[in-house]
Amino acid sequence: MESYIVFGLVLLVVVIGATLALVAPRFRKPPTLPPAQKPTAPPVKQAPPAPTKQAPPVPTKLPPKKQVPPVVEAPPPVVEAPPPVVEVPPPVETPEPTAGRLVRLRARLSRSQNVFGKGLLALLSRDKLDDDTWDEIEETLIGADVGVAATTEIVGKLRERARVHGTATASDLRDMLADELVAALAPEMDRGLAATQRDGRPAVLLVVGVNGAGKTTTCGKIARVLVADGHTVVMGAADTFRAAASEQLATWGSRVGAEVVRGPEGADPASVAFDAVKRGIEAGVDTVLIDTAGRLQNKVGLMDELGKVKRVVEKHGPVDETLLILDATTGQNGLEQARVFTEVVDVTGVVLTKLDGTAKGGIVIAVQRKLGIPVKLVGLGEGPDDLAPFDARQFVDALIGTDA
Ligand SMILES: Nc1nc2c(ncn2[C@@H]2O[C@H](COP(=O)(O)OP(=O)(O)OP(=O)(O)O)[C@@H](O)[C@H]2O)c(=O)[nH]1
Repeated sequence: MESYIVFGLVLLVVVIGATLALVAPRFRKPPTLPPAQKPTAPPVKQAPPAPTKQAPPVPTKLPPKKQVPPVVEAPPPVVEAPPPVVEVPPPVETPEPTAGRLVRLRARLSRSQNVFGKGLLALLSRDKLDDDTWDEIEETLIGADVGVAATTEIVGKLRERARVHGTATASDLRDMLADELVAALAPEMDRGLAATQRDGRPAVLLVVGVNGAGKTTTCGKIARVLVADGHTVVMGAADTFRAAASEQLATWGSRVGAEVVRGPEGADPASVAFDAVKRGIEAGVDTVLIDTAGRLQNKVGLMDELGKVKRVVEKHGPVDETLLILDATTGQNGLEQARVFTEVVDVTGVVLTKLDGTAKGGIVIAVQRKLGIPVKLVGLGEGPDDLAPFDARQFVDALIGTDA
């Protein structure tokens, strides 16, 4: 019996033990894991890149918005092209006739008129022409750049005539003075320009002078004088020293329909001059007018350049006229420059510019006497036709007035 009880107890214990063994785990606390192994932080196994699996081939029929259009470069904005620039040549002008220009421009001599017309005539109108008055007359003429020698001669003759006349009125004296001034201007000198063809070849005119004298401007004005007188003209821009000079000449030429032969800046002046004459011959014009450079520091340089221009041009034939441009406002100093030019080239005529800007109109007399070369044209302003053929009588009348 006892053994049954023991057996029963043992069985009971076994059953209980087994039951506990089965049930206990359910109530057991979950094991505490070390933080790193917290289940919350699952090993950061890179989340598999979203469907790394090859994306299925894009169905060819994708909705149009998803299709990436090929990058097409946007065309540049349409800029409206400016209308083509059409160079309209300036209308060809008709220069004013040359006859009567000096008379028309006589008022431009107003500064010199004050000296001659007012100053001298006031002196000659004095009741008594004594030595002091004659001295004053002399001083006035010298002050007007007539030059000492010419003044002495003019006053000497006038004084003698007044003495012989005995009772000369102011009007008589004014006429006598006019005569003496005209005589001093050597009215017999030929002042015509050699501007017509010779042996079927154009006349060649060289224009020389220092820069600033108004050389290029005067060259343009001479072309107008020639055109006004019915000549056809080609100009050569052989002043290649100053870039603007050839541009300036081209403008003058285009205004009167005269062709201008130019070379590149700094070109050999002689070659431009040669080409101009060649062109003039081809075109069959009456005159070829050549502007030369004057910015030469010494006589040797001047000789070299002008000498070469002349030599090269003369391969076509002789130069017919060499005009020296002189600034009237430079007075006696200008005469020194002038002399250098006459030693270098055979100057056949003088153009006296800027007579409107001086009270010393007597320079015309001094120039002619000192150089023995006629003044052929005078510049009386900046206008294109403010260049007049010189005439001794008209000039003197303009200076001292024709009325008593
Ligand atoms: N008042 C007046 N001005 C003149 C006359 N002739 C020329 N001029 C002026 O003188 C200035 C110089 O003229 P340019 O022809 O450029 O002189 P230039 O320096 O001898 O010419 P380049 O030798 O080419 O340099 C210009 O402003 C002309 O308008 C004139 O008779 N009267």
